[in-house]
Amino acid sequence: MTGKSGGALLEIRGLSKIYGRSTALEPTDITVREGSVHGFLGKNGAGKSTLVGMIAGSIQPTSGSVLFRGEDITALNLAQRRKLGINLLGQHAEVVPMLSVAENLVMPDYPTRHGLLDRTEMRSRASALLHKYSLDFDVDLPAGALPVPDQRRLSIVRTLMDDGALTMLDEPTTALSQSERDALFEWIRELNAAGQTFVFISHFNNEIQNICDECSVLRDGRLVSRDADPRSMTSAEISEVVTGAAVKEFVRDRDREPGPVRVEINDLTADGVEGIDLTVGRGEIVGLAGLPQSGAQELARALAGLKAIRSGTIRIDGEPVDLRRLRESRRSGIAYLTNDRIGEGVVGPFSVKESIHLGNWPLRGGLVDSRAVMNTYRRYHDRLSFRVSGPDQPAEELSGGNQQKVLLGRLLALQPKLLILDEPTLGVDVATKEEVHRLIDELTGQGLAVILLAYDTDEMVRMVDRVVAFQDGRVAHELTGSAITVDNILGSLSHDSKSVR
Ligand SMILES: Nc1ncnc2c1ncn2[C@@H]1O[C@H](COP(=O)(O)OP(=O)(O)OP(=O)(O)O)[C@@H](O)[C@H]1O
Repeated sequence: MTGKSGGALLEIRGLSKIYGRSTALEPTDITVREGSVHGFLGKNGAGKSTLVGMIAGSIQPTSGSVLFRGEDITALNLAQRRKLGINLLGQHAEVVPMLSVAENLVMPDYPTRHGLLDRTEMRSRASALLHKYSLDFDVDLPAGALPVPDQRRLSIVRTLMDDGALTMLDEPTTALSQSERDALFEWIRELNAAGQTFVFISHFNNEIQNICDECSVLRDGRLVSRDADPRSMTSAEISEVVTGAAVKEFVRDRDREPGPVRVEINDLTADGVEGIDLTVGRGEIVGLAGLPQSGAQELARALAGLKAIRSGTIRIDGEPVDLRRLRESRRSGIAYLTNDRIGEGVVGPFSVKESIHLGNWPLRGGLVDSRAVMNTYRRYHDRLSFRVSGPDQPAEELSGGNQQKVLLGRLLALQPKLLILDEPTLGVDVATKEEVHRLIDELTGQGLAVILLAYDTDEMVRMVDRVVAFQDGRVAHELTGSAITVDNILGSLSHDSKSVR
């Protein structure tokens, strides 16, 4: 059992959600105790986001009730529940794009002087808040102008500063560097010590063990474990309760001869990188490591055609790549998995099977070959264990982790020569993460060259053959063989750094 013993703050009784013919959550009872940090665990599509949405009031339950401090609040809407101090940080950035960073942080309590907005006070309050979280944004910038991961960071600050009675965080650490995770946990602990209760969702067992006193586990919409103490469990035991089976960690065999050069980048200069020389062999996985703006992500995005290239050359299998056509990934042989699946990933109203083939329709006699479409769908459905109601379900209805799997399937269906993966397992559950790693490893056996960016240094260590560390837009170090360790990667970035990206 747990170390804290507060009474019930939140009780959910028989709460369920059915969408059409699919059940997102079966009738469920959970109690969250006052002063606890309560984890909701489960594989992709298990029903975690649905559950917190129903507690926050953004999703209407099919049946059941929500009690807060003993009062039935099921009939209250989102705004009314917010007034009671129930806050939810969802999986997407939630900022008002047209308002400045400072306005996003202080609204609706704008400071005034003689009845007018006191901009100086507003800026200084916003700066103090950002400083607390070690963030260095221009407070006058419209929030929508920030890169998406930064908008997400801003949303976290915004949610935590609200000082609610119950704060629910749905995968808050995706896209955060290690030092930012540490800062976030520190802040949660401080607020928790001051009496705030938290619900915390994450696919990282170490985070659950680090921050949660107790946890409830959902599997395919059903509660399978309640009030478990994650600190008295090993990571493998947590994975087993979450997935219903033992999860075998995949570690790539690095004792292999590097294949002949597949990708050759010479003297490449683009926005944020200068004079880059880099090769990737057939079947090789090269990890790019670096702090934000170090050049690691900038290079990945330049190769994907998302940043202007000023000079240099790229050759694939000896053939020069047309740098003006980099975005047309099929032609260049380069495929890029974005770390912003909502903004750039085009997970729209298309069905799951259509989403996998977007921009890459298999044709037969000039028409879309529907049998080939179904075959590809089946292949990735089985391999990446999509939790979907069927091939025709709109991709936007899928849970976050399942959307990520569909995007990955789309890239693999392109059969690229170079695959650039920016956080390939973002929001993906423990079991599928291993499966994604196995799949990528298998494809490298067929000659695929891979560039990997990962905030999770463990993922980097387990998957790459070589690490290229960036500083100030240039390649600073390389690590190979047994030198590829978490400590060496972190140490190779900068003297005081604890983060990979
Ligand atoms: N609007 C919707 N229409 C139909 N089905 C939906 C809708 N929203 C969610 N679902 C389904 O409900 C189930 C639970 O989804 P939910 O987002 O709660 O999962 P999750 O546990 O948060 O997953 P993840 O870890 O991937 O974020 C999924 O099968 C999902 O496809």
